[in-house]
Amino acid sequence: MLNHIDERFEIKDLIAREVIDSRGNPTVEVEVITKGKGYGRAIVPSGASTGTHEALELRDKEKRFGGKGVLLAVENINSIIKPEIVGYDSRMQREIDYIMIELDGTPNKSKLGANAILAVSLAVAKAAADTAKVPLYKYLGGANSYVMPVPMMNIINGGKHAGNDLDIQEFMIMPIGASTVREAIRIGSEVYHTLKNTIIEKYGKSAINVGDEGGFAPPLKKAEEALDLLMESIKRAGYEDEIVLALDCAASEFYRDGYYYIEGKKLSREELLNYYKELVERYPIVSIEDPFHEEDFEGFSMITKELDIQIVGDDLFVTNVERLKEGIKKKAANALLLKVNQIGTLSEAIDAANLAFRNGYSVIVSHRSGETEDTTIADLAVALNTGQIKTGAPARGERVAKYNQLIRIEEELGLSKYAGRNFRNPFF
Ligand SMILES: C=C(OP(=O)(O)O)C(=O)O
Ligand SMILES: [Mg+2]
Repeated sequence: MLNHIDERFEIKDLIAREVIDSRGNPTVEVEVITKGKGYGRAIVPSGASTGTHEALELRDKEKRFGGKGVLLAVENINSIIKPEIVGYDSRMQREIDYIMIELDGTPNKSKLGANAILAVSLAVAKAAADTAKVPLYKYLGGANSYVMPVPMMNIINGGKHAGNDLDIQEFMIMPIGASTVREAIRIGSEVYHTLKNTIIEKYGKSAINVGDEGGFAPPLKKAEEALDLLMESIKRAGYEDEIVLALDCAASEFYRDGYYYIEGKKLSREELLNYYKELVERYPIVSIEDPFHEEDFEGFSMITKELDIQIVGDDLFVTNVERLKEGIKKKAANALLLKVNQIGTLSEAIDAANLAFRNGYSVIVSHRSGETEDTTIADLAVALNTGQIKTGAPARGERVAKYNQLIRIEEELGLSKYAGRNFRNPFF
């Protein structure tokens, strides 16, 4: 059937409002309603350790918006985006995304706000899926979306997400030995609980407070202490053969004027590389995200060549095809962290994923440290058959919402495939 003969998909109304995220900060929510009573709602997340090259979100913390950033984004949706979008066929995702890109007219979406544009982009996709009466992952990915991603569960928080002295931001477990995502989530939760008890035994009750992504934030100083805690808890829970580890260093946060300030030391790029090498030798670390700062393509190339593990570009690539192209040319990293709000539209985010896949890079769909109950990223990970998702600890409602959505999708799919040990290439 041709698009124009089915009016049910026509966008009838669009409602924008300010709501709050998991840090209690304001963010944008959009609802889209189609003529055929299809309904889509999306809420935009927000980062703390944001990359310089990310699309710009209108946030209240920005003084120049006079404490009105999110309300300005809402206003932009109502007065500028809505009049252009209402009446459009909600299945015209790319066209709608590009109308908004043109209406904005800046390279980083700073006029309308990436948060304004993304909220509409995601809500449109959801409304179209609902009108078609197919789940979002199937609407976006089609009948052959069937790979359930390995969760990267951030169960010890540091860096900008926690009130401790750990320089490395995320210490994650990946339950690759499970046979389903449901089992992986259960295993991860068991280790999380065991870790809680281990922390109480070693550091007392006051050490079990959690960071922004739900992981514990004990008063540690060195990565080795955090990794030892993880290893002990994994062993105590009985999952030594099922779990491997991943790090997000978010190194831009501890880089200044040519040096990395980590654990009380001032390290050159080469010295930091040696520091990582030693960690990888001592612990079952299979993935390191942002090991160097966001402009250091050369550092990323070096580590990708020298360590036979997954090297992930987050602040480096910011889900931007131009930055990713540069990385591909320079053989910098071998994986893309995909965050929809770094680029600001669903179409552009999917372009980045496809560019990565076509060049042998793996893709990890990711949450932000400021999240909400919105579960779009769970559907997106399955839609794209990425094989990996990063969405925090198996605790705190905004993280759990994504894990629970994965459990539902796996059940609904019937025959699915948990990426497991093939997380970097689930088709291998
Ligand atoms: C999820 C992350 O944190 P934030 O959302 O603060 O950028 C990250 O750095 O990967
Ligand atoms: Mg990161």
